[in-house]
Amino acid sequence: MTLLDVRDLSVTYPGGAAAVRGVDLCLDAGQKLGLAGESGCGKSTLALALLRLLPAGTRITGEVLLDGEDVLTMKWGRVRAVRWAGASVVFQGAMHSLNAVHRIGDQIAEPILLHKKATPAGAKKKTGELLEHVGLPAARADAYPHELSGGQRQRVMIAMALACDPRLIIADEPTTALDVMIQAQILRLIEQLVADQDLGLIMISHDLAVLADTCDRLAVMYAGRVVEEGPARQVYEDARHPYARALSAAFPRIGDPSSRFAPQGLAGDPPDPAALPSGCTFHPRCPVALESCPQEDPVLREAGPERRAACVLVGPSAREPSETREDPDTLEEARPSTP
Ligand SMILES: Nc1ncnc2c1ncn2[C@@H]1O[C@H](COP(=O)(O)OP(=O)(O)OP(=O)(O)O)[C@@H](O)[C@H]1O
Repeated sequence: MTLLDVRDLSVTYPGGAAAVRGVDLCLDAGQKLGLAGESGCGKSTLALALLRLLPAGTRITGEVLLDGEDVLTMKWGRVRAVRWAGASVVFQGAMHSLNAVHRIGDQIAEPILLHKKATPAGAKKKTGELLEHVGLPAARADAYPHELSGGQRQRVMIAMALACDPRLIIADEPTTALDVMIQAQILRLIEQLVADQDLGLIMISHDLAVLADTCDRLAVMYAGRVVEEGPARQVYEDARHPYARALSAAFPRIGDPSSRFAPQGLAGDPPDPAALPSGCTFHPRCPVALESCPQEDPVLREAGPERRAACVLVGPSAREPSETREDPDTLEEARPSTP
């Protein structure tokens, strides 16, 4: 059953240009969607827009149907309830998100008291259960954030996100600040919770390899748009859009040690939303751009079963790559990620 249906979502910051442009996404209960792309391509803006967590004056258009109810048009009172009980967010950097002067148990209990109308005893019991659920002893409720490790704090953030039994979890780079071992533990925890409770998950990362390992589906964003979407493994291992291909090549293949020594990186940076290139916004960096790409802005089109990509070289009516512009300078050799 469809849990989240995002239609033609666009977001413009006050005084700025569109950071998200016409995004369509669908997510079923129990499904995990990874959102990938370089810094600045609009991943966080998209995630925050789903719960209207953007600065005042930000223009959001389109539809965000959560269990069939449009978050963008509902009254603020309802939005506040939906933020905990409908969908909740796990941000990166737990130290900054937790309040340093309050015990973590009180911080987890707060939304339970407020939104679940629980009694203090009921909230305390639920807090203990949540802590145990994320692998911490219930007694840690008395600790202050500085008394916990980075991994433990991220577990607390996850417990908080689960406090009001949401249907959807949005995790924005949930493991970025953690070392590799703890990162793996937190990812497994999120996966397990999603499976146990049949939740929907949107996980944001710039790391395609992590997303391919954790998620069912993958959406790759560039300049505020989704440029490729499909089953996670297929997108990671056999991307159709040149940008998704370059992004995927920048990360070592899981189980293929040879790939980690010669990843290809993309030269240049994603464009500023206020100064987007004409036509396909990726064309200035694209190694296989056609002469016509500066004039054509391709929409997402079918690129195989359950797959979509926004490139004129992809799909049933794909152009011949014969007129491809040879421009080896758009690709550069990237540094090996790990020895
Ligand atoms: N509060 C804001 N006001 C104005 N512009 C913003 C604001 N937040 C983000 N932007 C702009 O919106 C665009 C998308 O940013 P966003 O943070 O969504 O990208 P991202 O893909 O999540 O990047 P990162 O991985 O670095 O978080 C960028 O050009 C950014 O400068």
